[in-house]
Amino acid sequence: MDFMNYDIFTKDQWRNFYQGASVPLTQASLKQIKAFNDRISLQDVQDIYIPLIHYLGLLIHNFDGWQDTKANFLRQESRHVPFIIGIAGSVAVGKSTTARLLKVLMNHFFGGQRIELITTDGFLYSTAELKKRGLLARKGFPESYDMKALIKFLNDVKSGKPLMEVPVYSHKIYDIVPNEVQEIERPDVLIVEGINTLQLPHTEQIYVSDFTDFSIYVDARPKLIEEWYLERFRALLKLAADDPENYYHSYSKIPEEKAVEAAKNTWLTVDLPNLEDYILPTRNRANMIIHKEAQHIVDQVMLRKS
Ligand SMILES: Nc1ncnc2c1ncn2[C@@H]1O[C@H](COP(=O)(O)OP(=O)(O)O)[C@@H](O)[C@H]1O
Ligand SMILES: CC(C)(COP(=O)(O)O)[C@@H](O)C(=O)NCCC(=O)O
Repeated sequence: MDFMNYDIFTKDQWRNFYQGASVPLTQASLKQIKAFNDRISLQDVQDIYIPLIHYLGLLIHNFDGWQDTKANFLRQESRHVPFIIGIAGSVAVGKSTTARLLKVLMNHFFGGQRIELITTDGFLYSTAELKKRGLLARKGFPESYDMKALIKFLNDVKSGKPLMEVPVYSHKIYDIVPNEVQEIERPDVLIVEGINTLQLPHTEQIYVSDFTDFSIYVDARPKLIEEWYLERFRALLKLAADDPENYYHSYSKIPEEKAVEAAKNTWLTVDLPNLEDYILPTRNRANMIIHKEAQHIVDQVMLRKS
């Protein structure tokens, strides 16, 4: 049954859980938020995301305390264990925007802590490798990710490895960027964003969610997500027009409606089935579900009871 184990809160209810205005966002940090997405609703930042940051702050505080208690019991030296937040949901639902927003807000509110963000897109096989494996049409599906490498990375983070490297994926070239890595160095909080963060891949015994301390599923109606997918595609097309290196460059040379028609076809034949068959079934494993309506406005927050 859907949402069997969740408390469901309207936006008003959720907003009222945290009214502390003692640390207001400065004009500079609001500008920073607007700079990466000028359509983001600042009202939602105030009503949804700032209470969420404070909720996370409480969780992290408890988590740190438990690490000390546990080390004490085991007569081990206490060490700082990174807190990992997973963010799941459909392609184009707004996972990376949510993740980046949380990062900006945590940097603001959790002074002095190192907040890092990675996307599991970096663990997709390269286009050449997908071709070799006959998986080009299955990009984004569970088998298109190097799950072993992703799990090893998360294990390294939790074990306190000082420096890690993550491959980088680019929507612009539609592939893993050759010879580029993202360095991750001793994070206090690591946000891991990706469609597969709540999945149980049949190839592995250990899952991403074994390493996450809190998980968020970003949710919306598939018809709306399709709109957002096509909007993002139009934005990518604009960027591609003057850039022959861009994967979408050839699309920018044909009439826009034709290009959008092709993107819609990709949504209907690849990303929507992936949502229905592999992503949506993981929703009820999340600790929190953030539900959005038109214009990405959040209308409900659901918290798993246990
Ligand atoms: N909260 C938001 N407010 C406004 N636009 C958003 C918001 N979240 C996402 N978007 C837009 O929706 C599209 C998909 O978002 P994105 O973060 O790239 O999704 P995902 O990482 O899930 O694929 C992008 O064009 C992005 O700018
Ligand atoms: C790289 C992705 C699997 C992940 O998507 P994201 O969550 O970053 O939007 C996706 O953008 C994708 O390329 N899907 C394959 C079909 C398509 O071109 O949309």
